[in-house]
Amino acid sequence: MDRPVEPGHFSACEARLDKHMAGLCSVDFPVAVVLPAGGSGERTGLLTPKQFCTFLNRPLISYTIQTFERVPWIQSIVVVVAKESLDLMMDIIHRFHHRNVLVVHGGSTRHRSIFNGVRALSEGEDGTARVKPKVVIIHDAVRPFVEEDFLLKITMAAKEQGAAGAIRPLVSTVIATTLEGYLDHSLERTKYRASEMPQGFIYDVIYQAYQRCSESDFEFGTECLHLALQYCGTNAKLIEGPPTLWKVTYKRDLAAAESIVKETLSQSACVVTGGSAQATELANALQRSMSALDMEVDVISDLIGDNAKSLSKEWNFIQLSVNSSCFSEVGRILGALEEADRALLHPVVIIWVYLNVSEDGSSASEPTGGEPAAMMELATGAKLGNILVYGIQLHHSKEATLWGRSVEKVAQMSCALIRDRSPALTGQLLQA
Ligand SMILES: Nc1ccn([C@@H]2O[C@H](COP(=O)(O)OP(=O)(O)OP(=O)(O)O)[C@@H](O)[C@H]2O)c(=O)n1
Ligand SMILES: O=C(CO)[C@H](O)[C@H](O)COP(=O)(O)O
Repeated sequence: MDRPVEPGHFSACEARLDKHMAGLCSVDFPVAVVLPAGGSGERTGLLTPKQFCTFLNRPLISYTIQTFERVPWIQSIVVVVAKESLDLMMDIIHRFHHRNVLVVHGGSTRHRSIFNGVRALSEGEDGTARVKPKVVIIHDAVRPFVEEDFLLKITMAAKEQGAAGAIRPLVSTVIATTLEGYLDHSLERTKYRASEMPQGFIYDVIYQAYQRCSESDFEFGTECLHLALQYCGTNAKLIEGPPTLWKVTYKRDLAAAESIVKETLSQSACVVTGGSAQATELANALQRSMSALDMEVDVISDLIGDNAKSLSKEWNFIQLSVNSSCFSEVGRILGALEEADRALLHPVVIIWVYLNVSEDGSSASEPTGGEPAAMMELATGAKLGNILVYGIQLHHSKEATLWGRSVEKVAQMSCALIRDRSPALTGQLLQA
C-alpha cells in the first residue's frame, strides 16, 4: 500500500484553525484539501510533469500549495505525487518553506491518486486512525489560481449538500462523432457546463464513493462528483467559478499561468526619492505617467519608520538618485529585502533611476566610468536571491518638451521592466 510521508504536523494547523474560529471565520468545522499531483503531464509534450515545471523560479505545484496555505480555515493540505517524484516534492516543500503538508504516494490514474489522498486524511501510514475532516476539498495541483471566497462557497455548499463543484460555461459546442469520424449529433451548448475544480465533499461521502466504485471507474473515470452521485446518491451543488480556475494542460498554459502571476505582481510600484526636490519632482511626474500606463505608484522619501511597511508589501521599487552614482540606497533596499526573505516566493524588482543634472542644464554628460560594471556586479549577486536589479539613466533638461519625453520614456521602460521581469536584462544601465 502507498504510504504517506509527513514533513509537517497537523497540530500546528489545528491551532491555527482554532485561533481563526475564535471569531473571524464562518467555517467552524475542519476542512482539508487533497491536491492530486501524481500525473505525468503527457499533453504538455515536456519531459517534466507540468506540476513540477518552473516559472518565475518556482514550480507550479508550489503556487498551488501557497494558494491553500493562505486560507486560514483550511486545516491540512495533502499532496499526492508519484513515487519517483517524492524526493523532488520534499525538496520543493523545504525550499519554499511550505508548512503542514502531508505528501502521499499517487496511483496509476487520477482517481486512484485522489483516493490515496482522501484515505490518508483518516488513516495514518501504519493504519492508525486519524481525525478526519468534515469537508474535503479536491483540487487539481495544476490549477494554481483559486480565491479564498470561492473556496468558501464550495466548502459551505459541500457541507450543506454533501458535494459541490465549480463549473464554467462551455467555450466550444460538444459534438458526438460516429465511428467513421462524421458528425452524429451536437449538444445544445447552453444546457451543458464544463466541470472544473475545486470540488468539495463531506468526507464520508467521497470516501464511501471511492470504496464502492468499480475498477472501471478508477481506471477511466474523470469526475468525482459523478462518483458521489452514483455511489452515495449525493447530488452536487454546482457553482459557476472564474475563468482563472482553468487547468494547466498544454505547454502554452504554463506561459499563461506565468503571465497571470506577472500581472498580479505588476499592479503597483513604490518610488523612493531620497528626499531631494529634483528627485521628488521626477517621482511625481513618473507617478502621473505610470498611472496612465495602469500602474499605481506610491511616492515616498525613504524606507524608514512607517515607510518600511512597503518592504513587506511591494514587489517593485524604483530608487531615484540625483547626480550620485552611488548604489548605497539600492544596496539598502536589497539588504532589507534579503533579510526578510522577501523574494522567496516571487521575484522582486528594483529599478535604479539615475538622474544626471549638469550645472548648466545641458544634457551632455555621459554615464561615468565605473557605474555599468558596478551595476552588473550588484545585480548579479541580487539575482541569486531572486531580486532583479535594473538601471535607467536620464539627463535633466530645462526644455519642457524634451524633459517630458525623457520622463515618459523612463515611465514606459520601468513598466516594461516590471511587467517582463526578465532575468536577462538585470544589471543593464539603460538610457532614457
Ligand atoms: N495518476 C494520476 C494522474 C493525474 N493526477 C493529477 O490529476 C490532475 C489533473 O490531471 P491531468 O491534467 O490529466 O494531468 P496529467 O494526467 O498529468 O496530464 P496528461 O493527461 O496530459 O498526462 C493533475 O494535477 C495530475 O497530476 C494524479 O494525481 N495522478
Ligand atoms: O475537471 C475535472 C473534473 O471535473 C478534472 O480536472 C478533469 O476531469 C481531469 O481530467 P483529465 O485528467 O482527463 O484532464
